[in-house]
Amino acid sequence: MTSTESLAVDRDMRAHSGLSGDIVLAGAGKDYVALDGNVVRALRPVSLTIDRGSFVSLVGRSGCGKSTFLRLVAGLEAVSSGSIHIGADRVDGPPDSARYVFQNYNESLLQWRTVGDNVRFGLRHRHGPRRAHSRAEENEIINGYLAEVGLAGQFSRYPGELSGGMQQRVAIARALAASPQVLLLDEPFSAVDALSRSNLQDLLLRIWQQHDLTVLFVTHDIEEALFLSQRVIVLHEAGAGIARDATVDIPYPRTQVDVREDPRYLRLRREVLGLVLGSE
Ligand SMILES: Nc1ncnc2c1ncn2[C@@H]1O[C@H](COP(=O)(O)OP(=O)(O)OP(=O)(O)O)[C@@H](O)[C@H]1O
Repeated sequence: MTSTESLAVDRDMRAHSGLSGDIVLAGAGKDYVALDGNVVRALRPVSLTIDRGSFVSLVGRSGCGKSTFLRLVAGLEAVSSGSIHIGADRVDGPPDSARYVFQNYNESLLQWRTVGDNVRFGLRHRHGPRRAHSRAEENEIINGYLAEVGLAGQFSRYPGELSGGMQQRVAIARALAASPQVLLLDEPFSAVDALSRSNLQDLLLRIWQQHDLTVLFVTHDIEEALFLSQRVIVLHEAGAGIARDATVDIPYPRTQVDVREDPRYLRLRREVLGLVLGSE
């Protein structure tokens, strides 16, 4: 076998063994036992692959299981059936390769720590107990992440002194500092005003591409999902699984104005909106 053939075989084996970094859900489902003892089906078992480096959104009515889906991938909840792998690793707790950005930045940021120290938290997570950098080096790296999310010069402020959009930028910088392969975001921009929201969407697209991330994004907002994603997964109501798995075939870079006038966007918007409203 020539070295080119060996490389091709190796690539093929990696692709099929999940080593490529894809997220693979195999019959992954979740039932909760409610306080009254009744079983709540939060997510019917689903099987799908999310390609390494792709941007995928989950949409659907309230209670359809979007957050549950994300929390299962994040290892924050255990599956009731099936399995989830990120690359070769089975998810059975929060994996080092994934970071989670919550809707409630108030709760997820350490309010008593400065912006810089919040990001330091992510950086130290990356290196574990062994400190890889001096404090001065850490500060330099942290300032780099802050500049990247548009927060240059904000190192010494406290989260409570910042707007909601700025706090969510801190949460994103902290996630990036942990050098993840996968970024999981649950309604991250729903609590910020419309203009900050579009700026954050543009920022997220830049970060996704520059850091070669796989992004899994939960939102109520179909337009936001279509603007950002390569693929939009629509969930049926009441945890009944996947209603539609749509490819958003619009090239990047995308701009807010152009995408919203694109016939492919308008067609999908109509279809997805119909599906979500129709499940009433
Ligand atoms: N810890 C829990 N115990 C019992 N039931 C739960 C628990 N967490 C979620 N559920 C139920 O599972 C179902 C799916 O919830 P989930 O939060 O995943 O939906 P969602 O689509 O993210 O909703 P929303 O858009 O309102 O956030 C709901 O019926 C919810 O009440």
